[in-house]
This record gives sequence, C-alpha cells and structure tokens, in this order.
Amino acid sequence: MATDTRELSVEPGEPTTITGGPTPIAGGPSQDAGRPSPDAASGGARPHGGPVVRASRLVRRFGGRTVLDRLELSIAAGEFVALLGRSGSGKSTLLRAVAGLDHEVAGSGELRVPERVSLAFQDSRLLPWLRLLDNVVLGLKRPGAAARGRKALDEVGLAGRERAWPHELSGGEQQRAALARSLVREPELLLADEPFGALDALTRIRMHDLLRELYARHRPAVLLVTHDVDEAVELADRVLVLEDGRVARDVAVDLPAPRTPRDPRFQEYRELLLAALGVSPRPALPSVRTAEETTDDPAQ
Ligand SMILES: Nc1ncnc2c1ncn2[C@@H]1O[C@H](COP(=O)(O)OP(=O)(O)OP(=O)(O)O)[C@@H](O)[C@H]1O
Repeated sequence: MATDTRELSVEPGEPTTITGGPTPIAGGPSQDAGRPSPDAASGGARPHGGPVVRASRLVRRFGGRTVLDRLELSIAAGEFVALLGRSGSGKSTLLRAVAGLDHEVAGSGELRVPERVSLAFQDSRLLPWLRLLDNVVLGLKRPGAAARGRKALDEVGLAGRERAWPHELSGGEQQRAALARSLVREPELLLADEPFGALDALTRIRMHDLLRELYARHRPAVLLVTHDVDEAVELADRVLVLEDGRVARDVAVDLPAPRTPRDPRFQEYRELLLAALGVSPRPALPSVRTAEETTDDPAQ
C-alpha cells in the first residue's frame, strides 16, 4: 500500500515508540466478550489490517501553548476511530496534522498516512459554481469519472440530482454529496471533522445509518472528530479521548450490530466516555407516555 511518510522536525526526546492496538480501560467492557461475526455490516468487532496511520510524538504549539504534546496515534486499515475531547483539546488540530494541512506540526518521530485521503467537514464545502456531479468528480481523472460520480451520488441517495446546484440542496443533502465526493476517490483514510455537527437530530440519525452502510461497503480507515459521545459509540470500533495534548483514553467498542442506546452495554460505554470527558452522566429520563396514556391516567 502506498503511504506518504512525513518526516517531522526533530524535537528533543526519547526514541520513537509506536503503540499498537487499543488499551482496554480498567473496569470497561471486555474487548472479547460477545464478539459478533466478522462480516457484521456495522457494529461489533471488525477485522482490520496493518496500520495505515502512524503518528509518533506529535507536537503542535501555538505561541507558548502546547496543544499536541508528544501524541501517539495508530489507526489500522479499515478501522473506524472516533476522537472525542473537550472543546479546545486539539481534536481539529490533530486531524489537520494527519491531513497534512498543518506544516508546523513537529515531533521526534514520523507521521505516516496513506496516499488516498479524503476529508469531510461540518460544512460540505461544495463549490457553488459547479453542479453536483462536477463537484463530486472534481479532480478525478477521466475516463470513467462521470460514471463513478453518478454511482457515488446514487449510493448516497442523490441519483437524479447530478445537475443540481449546491444551493438547491438541503443541508443533509449537501453533506450526502460531500460523502459521495469523499468516497468516489476510494480513500484508504477518511478524515471527518464533525461532519454531522450542523444537522438536525433526525437528519443526523439518517446520516449515521448512511455512513455505516457506506463504511461497510468501502471500508476505509476513518478518523471521526465528534462532540457526540453517542455518535462515537454507535459508529466507531475505537474511541479516543484527547486530553492535555495526548490520547488519554483508548476504548475498544465491542457491541453487536445494530448498536442502540437502549442496550445496557451501550450505556456502559457512554458513561465511561462521559466520565473520561469529566461529565457526570445524567439521571435516566422517566419513561415517556403518550398523550392518550396521560389523559387516561386518573391521577392526572
Ligand atoms: N491557528 C491557530 N492559532 C492559534 N491557536 C490555535 C490555532 N488553531 C487552534 N488553536 C488553538 O488550539 C487549541 C485546540 O484547537 P482545536 O480547534 O484543535 O480544538 P478542538 O478540540 O477541535 O475544539 P472544538 O471541539 O471546540 O472544535 C485551541 O485552544 C485553539 O485556540
């Protein structure tokens, strides 16, 4: 597999060590319990290849402030990793470094990423002067680009909208087009920074389903930055929590598909991660009753 290895400017420090797989959290859900079949379309433990991303002793400072502090990161081929962290903890900074968008990142080791990397952001970044299909295939080599673009638009449920202008699409549709644009390149690594952050809750649920489906079909490695703990547990094989410039928690999520917040083990992961983020879990909501039930209740 072709990789792009970036040498980082040398910082004084110990020799580089690249860590392998995830570290189970003491008291957290077991990594091996309930292992589902490897070909599960989503959720559960999934087989992965060797590492496609390796970052060692990554350092990023802004002025006197160290945002990434000798950070270690390894992502396997086909692995879905979610990155959580408090606001300002450096999630986007790390993603930008891995994307090669930040040339001032330093370290004493190396930063290795695959050649084919796609990016997705909170806003779709579609070019307003290009129709949808042209946006999706922008930069792709002909021949065959248009056919691949059409197929990708079909995959995200936008067949027939090839000639639409970006402003004619809803926010969710624009994000779907952005996913098509990412996946048409068959990336080995998809870097996504809060891609669903600006969407309403219902659209976000639909986008989770779509992303799971596309991921199962294309199997890129994914690094998803999110604020949403449920989104992380629902989608990822592994959830990292960034704190003080380093990966403070590395939690392997082993839940069967389909993953649902109603599963008590889902709640376990949720509480574990909320605690890692310094948020106390909220008390359970009272069970919801319909308007009819409320009216029928003589106590009301
Ligand atoms: N270009 C820059 N110049 C100066 N400081 C920066 C720059 N980019 C990021 N920072 C600082 O680095 C820190 C980490 O920023 P970053 O955007 O990576 O955080 P984040 O975890 O993604 O935050 P959020 O969850 O709020 O989006 C912040 O304190 C931010 O102010």
